Amino acid sequence: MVPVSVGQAGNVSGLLLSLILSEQVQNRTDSVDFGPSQLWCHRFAGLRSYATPHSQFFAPSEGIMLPAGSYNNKVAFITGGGTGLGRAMTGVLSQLGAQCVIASRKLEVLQQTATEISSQTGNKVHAVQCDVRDPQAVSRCVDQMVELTGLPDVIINNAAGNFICPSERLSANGWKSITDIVLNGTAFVTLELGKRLIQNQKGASFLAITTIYAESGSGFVVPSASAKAGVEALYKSLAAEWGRYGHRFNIIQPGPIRTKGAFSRLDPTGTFEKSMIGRIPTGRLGKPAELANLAAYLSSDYASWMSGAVIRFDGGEYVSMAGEFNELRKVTDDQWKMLETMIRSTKGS
Ligand SMILES: CC/C=C\C/C=C\C/C=C\C/C=C\C=C\C(=O)SCCNC(=O)CCNC(=O)[C@H](O)C(C)(C)COP(=O)(O)OP(=O)(O)OC[C@H]1O[C@@H](n2cnc3c(N)ncnc32)[C@H](O)[C@@H]1OP(=O)(O)O
Ligand SMILES: NC(=O)C1=CN([C@@H]2O[C@H](COP(=O)(O)OP(=O)(O)OC[C@H]3O[C@@H](n4cnc5c(N)ncnc54)[C@H](OP(=O)(O)O)[C@@H]3O)[C@@H](O)[C@H]2O)C=CC1
Repeated sequence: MVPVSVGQAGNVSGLLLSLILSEQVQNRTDSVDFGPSQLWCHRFAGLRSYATPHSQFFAPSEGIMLPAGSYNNKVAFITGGGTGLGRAMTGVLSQLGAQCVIASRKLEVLQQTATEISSQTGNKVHAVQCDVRDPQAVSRCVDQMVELTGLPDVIINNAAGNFICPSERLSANGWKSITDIVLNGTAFVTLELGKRLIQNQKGASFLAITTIYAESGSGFVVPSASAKAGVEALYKSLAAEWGRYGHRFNIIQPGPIRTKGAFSRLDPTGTFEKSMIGRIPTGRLGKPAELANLAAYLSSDYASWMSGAVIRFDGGEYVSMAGEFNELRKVTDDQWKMLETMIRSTKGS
């Protein structure tokens, strides 16, 4: 046993203290540098990469995972399918043979996405304008879809709204705007389609895209956290209730995946991206194509025994933030030697 002197112990404490303090300084949110370099970084986000060296072990496979034709003769309805992750999911389902209907507020955006995907896959993508906050608009949208394609086999509730905001700055309308899109919008779409599918004795797969903080809650995105938690309760409840009608309900909780919609509202200066990647064990952001492959599997017949599942898809970020001792990743080998010596030299309590 190597005896440890008071001097060594002080040295270790000093090292750990400076480590923790430097982390606090890097991560502090009460005083953040939004200086020109940060803004420059954000404007050129496409050129920047904070991926860590160990992310090489977790290189993304962005090819389509399911066999060709897995969605032949299927109809998929995707809310928010014109942009970001919705667009990626539409692209994969369309490539696999589905006829897709994408719906959101901005018809021009939807039409452009529909044209681009259809011309790449050879399968029809229909664009239907719909504000999911309005139950009448949802009903009209479903009427239009029935005319175009018939009722869908796959429903993906992906549309969302979000912005970071201290809750003491949040207006009632700000709260309503997010919870109406996320929770009420998902409920209106699910109830409208669910009822019509039941009337027509048609089975279907419902998928909701939530977020890892639906489970933990999160400050500064409180309406989104509350609404996404509601969506999860809705889907788990209906998984139990509507299995008898041939309906499956599953949930994906993505971690950070770069999209303009999310990053421009949640990290508008690019200040937080580096520390966020630093806490992801796989050392990088997710890719839209990875999420789209998972969604395609969960919505397919290969997953016909899967219902009520909540799949966290975050490169390990959630557990990394949750574990009390996980910051010890930053302790060096030399520091561990000293710590171990100190611990082993302690006798009794
Ligand atoms: C530490 C974190 C580090 C990095 C994060 C980076 C990456 C992400 C990682 C994880 C992401 C996890 C979850 C992501 C969830 C998502 O949902 S991301 C998708 C985001 N996409 C969108 O939001 C697209 C759609 N959004 C919109 O259309 C608008 O943003 C909208 C405000 C939601 C709705 O638009 P609408 O036109 O209907 O509404 P407005 O009339 O403009 O506003 C309504 C009321 O809200 C108030 N408001 C609007 N913006 C803000 C703001 N920024 N702060 C405070 N209040 C705001 C507005 O003033 C209105 O209220 P009123 O003035 O009282 O009338
Ligand atoms: N990217 C990420 O890191 C993460 C994303 N998510 C979730 O993934 C999903 C997709 O987000 P992402 O692709 O990043 O962001 P986007 O902003 O690109 O997607 C949101 C979509 O929702 C649509 N939408 C917003 N309001 C309405 C409305 N009232 N009616 C109909 N459609 C509406 C938007 O279209 P339009 O403006 O035309 O209405 C847009 O296409 C969301 O559910 C989000 O919460 C979860 C965790 C992480």
